[in-house]
Amino acid sequence: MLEIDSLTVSVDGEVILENLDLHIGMGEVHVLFGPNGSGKSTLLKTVLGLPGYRVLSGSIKFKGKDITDLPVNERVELGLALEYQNPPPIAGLKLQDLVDLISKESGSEVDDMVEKLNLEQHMNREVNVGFSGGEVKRSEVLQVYSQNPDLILFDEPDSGVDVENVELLGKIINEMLDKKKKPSDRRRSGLIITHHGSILDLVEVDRAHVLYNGAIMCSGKPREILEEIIENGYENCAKCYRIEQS
Ligand SMILES: Nc1ncnc2c1ncn2[C@@H]1O[C@H](COP(=O)(O)OP(=O)(O)OP(=O)(O)O)[C@@H](O)[C@H]1O
Repeated sequence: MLEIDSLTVSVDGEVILENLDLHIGMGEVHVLFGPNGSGKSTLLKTVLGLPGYRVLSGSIKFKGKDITDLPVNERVELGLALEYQNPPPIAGLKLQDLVDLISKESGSEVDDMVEKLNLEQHMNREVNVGFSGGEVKRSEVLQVYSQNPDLILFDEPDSGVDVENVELLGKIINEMLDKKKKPSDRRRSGLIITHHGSILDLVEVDRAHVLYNGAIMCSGKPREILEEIIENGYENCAKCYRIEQS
């Protein structure tokens, strides 16, 4: 589904990602851990093709097609979607109108999702204007769902969200990522950035990675990676990597 090879990316002339490799198969959900400033959001924004994220070398393939140089709209048309960490307020645009504009799902399915996400009262409000942190996250998940994408990039869906809403979002993300279906029927893939292990209790994650200083340092079973980080810290992951490389 997604094949990133030897990717080096600069922002404002500074190299943020260097020689990064990441492969996500169809129906797989991966989680990305990493300390603040390690380049996690940069990676997602580069995959989506946002301006300012300059690919210096390497390639990004999505559904077998090289998208490294494609504009954002074409990547979205192909089936990519990003749930933003900190989306801006959009004054003058109602959430309902935005969802109508981007929606590829049927009206009744979107309405069901609005109800599941407890967003009925927000549909006639301007997007993110005065929304609480948790409401912003629920609105983002609705927008992503409406686009009916094949690969969803989630940038910290659980940050600033209370315990009950994390549970709600976790269940919906699991559903959106086809985790209720048997593995051979799963068609959607996901990459989730998180700082918290709680997402692993809610979403069935296949593989975890640690991004450290702009590169993937460790990959493996989600629980094992998380325990390693909690026990020994991110620096230890980097040390493992250096030993493996030498
Ligand atoms: N437009 C920019 N101009 C300059 N530096 C930038 C820009 N955007 C990102 N960076 C830098 O790139 C580095 C990686 O940022 P990024 O947001 O990808 O980190 P992150 O791993 O997602 O962090 P966090 O966990 O805190 O969200 C940071 O040092 C950041 O300051």
